[in-house]
Amino acid sequence: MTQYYYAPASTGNFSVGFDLLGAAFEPVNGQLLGDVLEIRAECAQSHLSLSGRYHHQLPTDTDHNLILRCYQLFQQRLGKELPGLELHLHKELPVGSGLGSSACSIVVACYAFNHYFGEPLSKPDLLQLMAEAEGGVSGSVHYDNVAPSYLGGLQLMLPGSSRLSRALPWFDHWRVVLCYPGTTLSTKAAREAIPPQLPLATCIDFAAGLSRFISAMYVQDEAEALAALQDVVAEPARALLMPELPALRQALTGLGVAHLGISGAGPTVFALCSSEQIAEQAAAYLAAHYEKNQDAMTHICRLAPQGARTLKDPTQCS
Ligand SMILES: Nc1ncnc2c1ncn2[C@@H]1O[C@H](COP(=O)(O)OP(=O)(O)OP(=O)(O)O)[C@@H](O)[C@H]1O
Ligand SMILES: N[C@@H](CCO)C(=O)O
Repeated sequence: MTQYYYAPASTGNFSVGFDLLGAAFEPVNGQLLGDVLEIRAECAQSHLSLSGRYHHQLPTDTDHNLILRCYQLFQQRLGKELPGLELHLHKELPVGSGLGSSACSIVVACYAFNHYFGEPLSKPDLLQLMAEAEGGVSGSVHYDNVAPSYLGGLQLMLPGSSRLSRALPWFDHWRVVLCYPGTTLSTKAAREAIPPQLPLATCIDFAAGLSRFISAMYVQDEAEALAALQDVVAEPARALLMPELPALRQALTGLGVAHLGISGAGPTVFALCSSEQIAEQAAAYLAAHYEKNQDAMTHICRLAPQGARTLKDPTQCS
């Protein structure tokens, strides 16, 4: 019987935690915003077919698709050969968008294989495998998309700890408008824009912003958390890749939006809003002024408390 698996979109960095903070999101209207993988049957040789709004952005040769790459990595990690699988991917996240598209496919694939074969890998081992697979795409291992997409919520990475990451408190009334303009930015190229070394003063500002944000989230001081949201690492370096940002920020601030940041490596932006009403205005503004072609999309989201999972109602996928 076909099994359906889902993993949500994610925003890496969240302005104050370059490579260390990431959040999973879901549209408030109940739509799915993430990739769905079907395991249809076992067969002699693994085979992948594609559908979904953004499948045209993927390599036509499915041997280069991350889903099949993850199946190889999963078998290598187990140290044994597994049966071939007939797989189908519903690609619902645009590639090179800043919504953690490659991470989403990696997470749904690794989660699905582990579930299908009776959970041979522990949660931390699976997360590590996901991060390594993501590192193969972006040029360096970072967990800020795979961890929230796998585990859900707002996740703080804990490098060096066996926990790998920890879910932080959130504000339930916060809404996040995600607007993807329909154009592409390669994560690898956006990472290369960031200088390999930063001045000490920037390092201190970065640590201060992240500490201020995390402590404010724990004590639920909303004004302090919002005031802390300033990107001193990625945004200054990536500003040239996203020249519209200052004008968008000015207009959205006028509408009452609390913060506008780059989602992951861009070009998607996220507008953090303290009410549904402001989020609706922000979504209308971004759809009118930042969407550039028919691939573009804008969603009003809340935090997705659950990450990767089996899907009970497959009629939800396109
Ligand atoms: N299933 C898949 N999903 C996404 N990308 C894939 C997949 N299979 C192969 N790829 C390739 O992986 C690369 C992903 O590039 P990149 O890391 O820039 O995008 P991304 O992960 O979608 O970006 P972001 O995290 O900013 O959304 C592309 O070259 C794409 O063709
Ligand atoms: N932290 C990563 C996320 C990529 O989606 C970056 O900004 O490069």
